[in-house]
Amino acid sequence: MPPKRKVDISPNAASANNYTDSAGDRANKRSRLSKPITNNFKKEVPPEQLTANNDENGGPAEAVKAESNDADPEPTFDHSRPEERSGIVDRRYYPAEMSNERCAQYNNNEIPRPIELLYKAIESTAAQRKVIRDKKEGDAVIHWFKRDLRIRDNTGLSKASALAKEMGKGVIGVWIMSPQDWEAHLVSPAKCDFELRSVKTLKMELAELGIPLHIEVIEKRRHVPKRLVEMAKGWGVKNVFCNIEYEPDELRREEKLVKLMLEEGVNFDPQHDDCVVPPGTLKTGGGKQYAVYSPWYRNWVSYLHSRPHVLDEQPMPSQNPPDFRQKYKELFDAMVPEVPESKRLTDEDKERLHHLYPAGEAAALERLERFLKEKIGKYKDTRNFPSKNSTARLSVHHAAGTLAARTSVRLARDVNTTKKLDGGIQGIQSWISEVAWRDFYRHVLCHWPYVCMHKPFKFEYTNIAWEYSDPHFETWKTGRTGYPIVDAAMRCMNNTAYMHNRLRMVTASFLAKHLLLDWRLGEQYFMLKFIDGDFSANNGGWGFASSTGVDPQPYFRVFNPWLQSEKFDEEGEFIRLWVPELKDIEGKEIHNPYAKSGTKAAAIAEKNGYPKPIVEHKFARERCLARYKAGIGRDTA
Ligand SMILES: Cc1cc2nc3c(=O)[nH]c(=O)nc-3n(C[C@H](O)[C@H](O)[C@H](O)COP(=O)(O)OP(=O)(O)OC[C@H]3O[C@@H](n4cnc5c(N)ncnc54)[C@H](O)[C@@H]3O)c2cc1C
Repeated sequence: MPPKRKVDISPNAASANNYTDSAGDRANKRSRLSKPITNNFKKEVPPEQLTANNDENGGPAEAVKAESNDADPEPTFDHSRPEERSGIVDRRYYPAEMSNERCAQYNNNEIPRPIELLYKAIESTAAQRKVIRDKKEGDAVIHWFKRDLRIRDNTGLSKASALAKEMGKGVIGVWIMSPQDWEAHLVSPAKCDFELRSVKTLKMELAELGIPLHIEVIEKRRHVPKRLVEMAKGWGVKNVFCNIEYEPDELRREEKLVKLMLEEGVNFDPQHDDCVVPPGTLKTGGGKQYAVYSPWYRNWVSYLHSRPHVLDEQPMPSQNPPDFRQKYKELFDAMVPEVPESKRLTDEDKERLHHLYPAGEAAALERLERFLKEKIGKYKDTRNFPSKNSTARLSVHHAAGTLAARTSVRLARDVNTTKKLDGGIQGIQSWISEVAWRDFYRHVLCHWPYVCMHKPFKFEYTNIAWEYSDPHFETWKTGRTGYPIVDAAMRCMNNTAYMHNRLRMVTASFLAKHLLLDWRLGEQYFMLKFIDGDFSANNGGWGFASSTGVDPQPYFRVFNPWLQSEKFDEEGEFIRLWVPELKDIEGKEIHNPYAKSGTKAAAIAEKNGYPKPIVEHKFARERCLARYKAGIGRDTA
């Protein structure tokens, strides 16, 4: 039977087949992006009013929700706020920075967290949704792919397929690209490109199972829920599955969808899948959320040892019924769209990144298997040395969901001599504990959602007087600080869209503590560059390095970039690779070529135009300690 009501794939529905911005849209977007930030906003409001209007859930501000027509409301802007002047808080998409009182209300459980609102929506509708599910009605079941671009070990897809099989029907996959979402979430061009390549392979692999992947471009993210409801109704679908994303915007969207779909008689069924252990599961002895990694990790391990089924592979989806291909022919024909203009890579970058990061789940599994065979044994001893190429380089796959963290942990456990997460081979234990950090930061995000709203976990650190010097920020971004290890790392990232973990810590610490720049500028820049950009991991890393986050290094510990360099790039191999101006310097002097004037190292560096350090280490350290101390001491309410 054909779909009950044909889904609109006309130009107005902005389908994948015809994705183009209108000339007007393009001009509009370009002018918005190219204007100096202070020109972007017209209406000014006093800071008190902005604070009072803060959207407690981090979703669009009230004005956005109140809009009845389709036009974007004029964003408000407060010039007196440095975080708005510098573009950290983009008022096109977000409300003003939240007040500390509001953060404290979250901490005191006085306002509901987005994840709690979703759970409430799921629980309060459970009985009605079960009735719909048990009726086993509808022409198909939808699985909405988001950050889970794979077929294997995919909870939502697996459940959608099982239900479809019971019904004697098939699964329709849906993938939505929202250019506005990519802008608001600072998704890098490298990551956009990787996702689209992964969608291409996903589409082909699904087609082998007779499952179509409907692809649609929806410019404005607030239109997504309504459009999904239309799709379900159009295809005569009564059950829609997806896996949960844990950022506030996404949790609120899913909460809305549970209710919206139910109004139309559809069961929307979001699943835990992205974390190995679902957020909120692990509590301290006092029933609280952990804010320190080590005890959390011990609990994570014992939880999984006592419930080994949590790590089991989710069943593969079944083959769709034979008549599905004919019935939904137009869905099989959907094209993968082009990347929006603002997120496009140059041909040269594309070629390089395609070579470095083959996309799709087959590539992810191959890489994981090779890592488990060849490298994991030595991981504990080698993981901190950037030039050893000893880590898994799987973060890109974990971030896009071409590989489930659960799969990584299970397969690593299975090659351990103990067949457990602890004991046995040290490299394996150590690697599993790194993958667990990913879960930890997601658990933190769910419990303290304001970390996703431009606030530090330690919100009492808000009053540190950060710098906003453009020239300093520019030298950091382009790798011209005069600190070779920092510059090598930044240039590596600019070229490969990836940076080794040790260097992420060193460069982040340098920005926040040596340059005293607002750490959120760096957080933003990393997201705009990384192919593995992941909000919670990135935010967690920046919180650690700037000492404003959960389980951070204490603020008075300031990495000495030269010592870090000597320890983790002893021979200077990594520096030589990325800072060619210094490649002829022999021995340890490469770490700090201007340490003494008149040396051969200084002469080489100078001759090749390598800059002198932009800040002096001792001065920077003392300034940092004084500034943090003063900021923490200030009234923070
Ligand atoms: C300032 C800063 C920013 C960061 N930004 C990101 C980011 O945007 N995206 C991202 O995936 N990771 C981020 N990390 C964490 C970490 O640096 C990368 O996950 C890691 O370098 C990826 O390389 P790999 O796959 O070879 O890791 P491996 O060492 O092989 O680790 C295995 C997996 O564990 C996970 N993982 C490892 N370390 C961490 C960690 N500290 N936090 C969370 N997950 C971890 C990753 O999924 C990784 O693929 C950041 C760290 C810092 C200090």
